[in-house]
Amino acid sequence: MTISVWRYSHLALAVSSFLLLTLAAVTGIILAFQPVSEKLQPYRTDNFSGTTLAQTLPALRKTYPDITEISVDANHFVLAKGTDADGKKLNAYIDPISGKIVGTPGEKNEFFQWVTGLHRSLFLHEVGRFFVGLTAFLLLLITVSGTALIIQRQRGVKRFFTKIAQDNFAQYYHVTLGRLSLIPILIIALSGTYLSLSRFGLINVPKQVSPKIDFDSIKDKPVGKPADFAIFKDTKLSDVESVEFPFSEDAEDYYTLKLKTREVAVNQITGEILGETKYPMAVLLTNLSLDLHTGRASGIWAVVLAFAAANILFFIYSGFAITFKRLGNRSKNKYKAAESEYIILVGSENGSTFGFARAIYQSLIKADKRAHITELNNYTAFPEAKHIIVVTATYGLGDAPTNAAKFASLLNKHPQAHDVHYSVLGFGSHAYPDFCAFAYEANNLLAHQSWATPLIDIHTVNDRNPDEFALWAEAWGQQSGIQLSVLPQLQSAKPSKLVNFTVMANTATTQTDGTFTIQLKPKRGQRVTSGDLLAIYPANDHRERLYSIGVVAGQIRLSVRLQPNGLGSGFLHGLAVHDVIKAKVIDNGHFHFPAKAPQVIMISNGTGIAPFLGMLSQNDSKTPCALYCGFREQASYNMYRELLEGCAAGGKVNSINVSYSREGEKQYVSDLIGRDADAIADALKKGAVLMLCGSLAMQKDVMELLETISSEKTGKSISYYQSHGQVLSDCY
Ligand SMILES: Cc1cc2nc3c(=O)[nH]c(=O)nc-3n(C[C@H](O)[C@H](O)[C@H](O)COP(=O)(O)O)c2cc1C
Repeated sequence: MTISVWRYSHLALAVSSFLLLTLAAVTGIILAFQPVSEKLQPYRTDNFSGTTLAQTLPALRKTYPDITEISVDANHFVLAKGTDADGKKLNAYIDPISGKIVGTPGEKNEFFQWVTGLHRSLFLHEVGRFFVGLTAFLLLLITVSGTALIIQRQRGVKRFFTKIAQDNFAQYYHVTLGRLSLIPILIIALSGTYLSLSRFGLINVPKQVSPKIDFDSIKDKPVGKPADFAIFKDTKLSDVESVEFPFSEDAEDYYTLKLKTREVAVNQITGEILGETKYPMAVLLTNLSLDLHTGRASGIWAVVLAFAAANILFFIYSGFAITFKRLGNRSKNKYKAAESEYIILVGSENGSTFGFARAIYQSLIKADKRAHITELNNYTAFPEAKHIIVVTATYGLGDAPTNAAKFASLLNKHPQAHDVHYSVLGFGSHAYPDFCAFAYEANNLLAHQSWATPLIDIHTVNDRNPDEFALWAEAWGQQSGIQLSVLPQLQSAKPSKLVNFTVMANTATTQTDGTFTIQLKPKRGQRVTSGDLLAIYPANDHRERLYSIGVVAGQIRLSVRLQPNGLGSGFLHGLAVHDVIKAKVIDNGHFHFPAKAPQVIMISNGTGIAPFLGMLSQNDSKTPCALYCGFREQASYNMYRELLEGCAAGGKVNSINVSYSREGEKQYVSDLIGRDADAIADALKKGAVLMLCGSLAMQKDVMELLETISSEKTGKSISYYQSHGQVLSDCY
């Protein structure tokens, strides 16, 4: 919620000021070159930095007896005024020690003067100055709201400068450059605001008053040498704004030193300080603001200001690009929600998820389906709905995007009046610890609705990977019978990168539940890990069928249930030893054996045991593993018994728990989980990883049970463990 308050403020401020801000930034960049170009003039002498008034004033007075004043500008050029030795007017840049003339002040550059006028007042006098001041203040607010957004995005002040997760170009650089130029922009905004406030008298800047001199007590003894006066020795030229020389040699005439912080009157004969006034804070702040806002005091700072002003222009561009992308992704619908059979509900903060969801929507419309796409926050009762597809990103600390924040409460408020299939597709990034947490939460919430039946298991897409998206589309299409052409280039193309696999064994038995195992030898060099998927193309067209892989003794082992008229299972069933098939291995990284888990609990039913057979047989590091597997009857388990008992003997699996649903006690795997609830909750608390593979029905049962176990015994929802990678699932 707070993210949207900051975001809307940031946007509203930017929209209301972007025209003036553009003008101020462009003129600001140009003006930053003024101090740089001035500093390039050869009027600054090498000996400036260490020079004190004791070194310069007596020397100058000797060279120019009628000198009246020297002033030091922001470029450290020393300008002398008065009359020279020949009685001519003196108005020149000089070397402060030798008095040598190094240049004469020229006319101010007209172009810079014109740009300065535009920058300060838009040539509109006081009205213009007011708007420019207001723009500086708005920039200050934009900077503050932008900082709050970065803090939220980075999850805390401490992580402010940690790595930024890669996003689209505009977004990534909006944040990256925002962090980089935050301080200079803050300084520009603050100093600009301050200068405007003082200009309009809203900050009281008192007139500078010269020190009061008691002329009656002015002494003319002891006579000292100006080069030995303490005040001259202690004052560096770089601290001086100007020095007025005494008008005559009388003791009543004195030096007036206008320094950066005070004004001092000095007796020209004794060197005594006759009077002193400190400048008020408001004057010092005005000078500091001028130094900081114009860059006049330092060429390097002037370049930093130019960089910051250029960044402001980039922020205006990238900010609008982000906003248009967000707005542009809101879809128009052909059918109303109330008349649609397919409801696509989207959770998206920055719009990219909308792009994917719209591809699904358009695909359904093309297939002549009545489909409707809207935000998750618009969830309500959908009288005609047959399918609800939730497509959502995750934000914040595993939270819902803003347009999905109300989904949980709306879901309870508006139960559907009839059965509806649902499926959830999560978009997220492994750069965040709570990967796709909100999608998991949405999936669990839906699973608890009596009217909701899962069509396929939840899928996640990391960093908008199109292949992972296509995988979901394929799975959804298979179950719904509607071919989704979400990625035409992927779908229409003939399957590519297929390689040969040789059939080494096929048990194509007459098991009563129709399951059989098939072993395939991959070509040398083929990378494959238990938990990956084997994609086969039985009809040599786009139709793809996926099977979970277990790697046992270097061979791929698939467990398959023969389906009546099953395209894939029928094809595999008919294979003979030595046959060669073309297929490809799809990396399914989210379902690999966890490398670092203190314990792994594997839960499967039926052919879902396939990846676990491989994982256990490869568990050479002997990570503690418990297997819970369910079958219809003992005969099905017997196919794996030898292998599993070998694993147990080798210490690769610590417990094997088998349930049979049609024999003996007629148990499901969830009954075994319920029996061991305490041990499972304990393991979760200690960081164990639960892996589920098998049917969606089993998954629904087990997840419901795990939710109860987890919230009652660990005090955390199961979605917490899901989003922390402690519950991995690959169900179909
Ligand atoms: C500030 C921020 C926080 C995010 N937090 C998470 C997170 O906790 N978990 C996750 O899986 N992805 C997270 N993401 C990644 C987004 O969910 C992902 O980039 C998604 O594709 C963005 O979709 P959208 O453009 O529709 O908003 C985050 C992204 C951002 C910018």
